Amino acid sequence: MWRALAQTALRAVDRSPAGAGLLPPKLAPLTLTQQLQLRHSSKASQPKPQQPPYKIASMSVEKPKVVFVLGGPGAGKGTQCSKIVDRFQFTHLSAGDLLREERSREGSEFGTLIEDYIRNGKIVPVEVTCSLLENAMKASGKSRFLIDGFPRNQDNLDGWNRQMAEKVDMQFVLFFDCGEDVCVQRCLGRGQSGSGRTDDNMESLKKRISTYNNDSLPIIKFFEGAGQVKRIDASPDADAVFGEVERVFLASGF
Ligand SMILES: Nc1ncnc2c1ncn2[C@@H]1O[C@H](COP(=O)(O)OP(=O)(O)OP(=O)(O)O)[C@@H](O)[C@H]1O
Ligand SMILES: Nc1ccn([C@@H]2O[C@H](COP(=O)(O)O)[C@@H](O)[C@H]2O)c(=O)n1
Repeated sequence: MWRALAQTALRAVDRSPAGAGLLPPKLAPLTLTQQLQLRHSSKASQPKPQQPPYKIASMSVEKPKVVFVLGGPGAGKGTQCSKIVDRFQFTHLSAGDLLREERSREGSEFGTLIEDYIRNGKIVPVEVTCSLLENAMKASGKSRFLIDGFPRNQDNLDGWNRQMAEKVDMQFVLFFDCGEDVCVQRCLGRGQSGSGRTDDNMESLKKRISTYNNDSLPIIKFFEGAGQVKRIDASPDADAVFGEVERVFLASGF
């Protein structure tokens, strides 16, 4: 299964235009295939991950700025990200949107796998998601990113640290804190208004919430312990929530 995933991964996700990259493509430390092979080969024979053969710190260009946006399903991450884009000129990259796009892309060999993960509220292996994110960052040519819905579990965080952490300047984690009942009502409301999402239903939501509690909250707590979390009460109406968001971004120099 993983071998098949590895063999198709390059074709599916290495589609960013040359030249727009965060790094020169020839210097990319490991291909996606190599990353997958490394992770899924036996521990004993697994070589140490290679370090990039260059020093980012010595480059004169500024690293792209990244804000991670986390919170429960339906907490309002996407809604607030649109407002932040308008007000602070960030580029919004939703991991969920990128996965849905890849799922629907004609010829994608990840379609069935991604659909299964999404419907069951599970987190897609990071090699796929992180490469979609990196490619979208490269393709945008921009330098301020809201990365929405990522990192969602330890695998996401580890993969990001391997592939991306050195290439960007992570600013903070914007955490939309919202009670479970409110989140459920928002997602069900979104489904009833025709979102077309295969996971805006009670059966998927139970699984998504369980994944959030078991896998995502520990990541938020980890960042909190590192003093990197800006917590926002996401239960008021969207404009009131944005008032708080705006305050955080202004205070952070944006
Ligand atoms: N503050 C708010 N008050 C009431 N409804 C809201 C608020 N914020 C968002 N909504 C509505 O709740 C639903 C979910 O919002 P949104 O898509 O922004 O959440 P999300 O956190 O990105 O969700 P997911 O993680 O499932 O993608 C949408 O229908 C949106 O219009
Ligand atoms: N890092 C991620 C983010 C999302 N997913 C999958 O997509 C589903 C929908 O995500 P939203 O952020 O749009 O709610 C989510 O439940 C996961 O199945 C993922 O695997 N990894």
